[in-house]
Amino acid sequence: MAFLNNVDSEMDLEQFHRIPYSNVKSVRTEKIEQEKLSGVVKNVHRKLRRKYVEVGDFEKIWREHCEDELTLSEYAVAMKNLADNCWTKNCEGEVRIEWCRSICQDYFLDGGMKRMLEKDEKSTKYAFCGSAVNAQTRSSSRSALHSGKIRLLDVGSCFNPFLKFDEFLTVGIDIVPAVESVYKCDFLNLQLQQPLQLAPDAVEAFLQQLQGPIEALPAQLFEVVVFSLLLSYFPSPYQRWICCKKAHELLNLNGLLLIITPDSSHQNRHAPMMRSWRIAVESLGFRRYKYAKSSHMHLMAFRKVSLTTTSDLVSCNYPEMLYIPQDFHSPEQEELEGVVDIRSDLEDDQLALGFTELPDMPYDSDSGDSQSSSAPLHELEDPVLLQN
Ligand SMILES: C[S@@+](CC[C@H](N)C(=O)[O-])C[C@H]1O[C@@H](n2cnc3c(N)ncnc32)[C@H](O)[C@@H]1O
Repeated sequence: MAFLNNVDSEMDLEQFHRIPYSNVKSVRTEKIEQEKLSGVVKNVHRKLRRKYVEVGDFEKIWREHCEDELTLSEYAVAMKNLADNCWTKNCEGEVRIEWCRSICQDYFLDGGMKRMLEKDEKSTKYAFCGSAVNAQTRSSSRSALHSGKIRLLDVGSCFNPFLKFDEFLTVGIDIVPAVESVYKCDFLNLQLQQPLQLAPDAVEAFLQQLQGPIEALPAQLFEVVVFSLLLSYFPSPYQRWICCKKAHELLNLNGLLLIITPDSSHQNRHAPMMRSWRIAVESLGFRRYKYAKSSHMHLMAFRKVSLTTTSDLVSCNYPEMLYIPQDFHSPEQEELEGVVDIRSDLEDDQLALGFTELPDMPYDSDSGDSQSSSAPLHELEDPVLLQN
């Protein structure tokens, strides 16, 4: 969790002098506490990655991980404490939640979806895509007005950060819920059922009477699926891929998948990695809608634009494209992580370049999504918009 790595970095001197002397001690105590909590979280991620390297069989290590209740509950307590006591004070925790909220408000309530569908309609009109696509886009564009609550599934919800917003009907799931309102559920092993053929208010009623643990859910049930700091939890790119594929099935057409992944480095350091993620996610039937980079995270929104996925998924090696820098760390490097930054920018970029030999796709000149990426940047801490 790169954004947690930063807690031990030196505080800006000017910032430090602005703190009243009597508060200096409590700032230090808070930092120590934050370091301790982030240590618990990082250790769980490292342990999983180490086991994956040693054993190789991610299903086996995942089963064992989910049975290790002590480790899991320590993790949940640490995450909840960070959220309640550390992030609320420095706003770091709220950035990602507020970003998701504003993207959804813009898309579902302030005409964003309608604008995108009209744009799709215009571009398909001039392309040789066949009348079926045109008809689908036209009818979606006409019915793009939203009524009722936005149905949101928060995967790896931990402490249910979206529950407080009235515009959402939130379903939070986690392998170890940190609060009662989150349902116990292992998303990797969630079974998918036939879609419900019900009116929206009956779907809402269905969601309101859910009970945990959740082992199965109907397909096309949600309008938003959130993966906030979820994908980097997994030691294998294939597990990240399974999650994205499940999200695609759980979303209805034109729904949004919001992915937030930690990265404290400067905006371009992992640009090849983010391009690689984009290609992998889009191959599932999504199209990127927004992208932003804050000091500690990449924030991405994808629209589900197709009910089907690209046919030749395996030979294009899409799952491997969902890599993170830690996938390439040796066990010794993992031990050192947090003590020193063991991999240089250059080394990271060289590794990432191995993944840039990707299928030829016109990503820099797509349907104009980058232009529409006027994300609510004022809500981001030190945000940088990448126009790629
Ligand atoms: C780093 S925490 C992020 C918590 C919260 N989403 C946030 O943004 O602060 C990752 C969470 O994902 C949960 N998680 C990991 N694998 C999961 C799975 N297969 N199904 C459901 N939750 C999972 C973990 O238990 C943990 O609470």
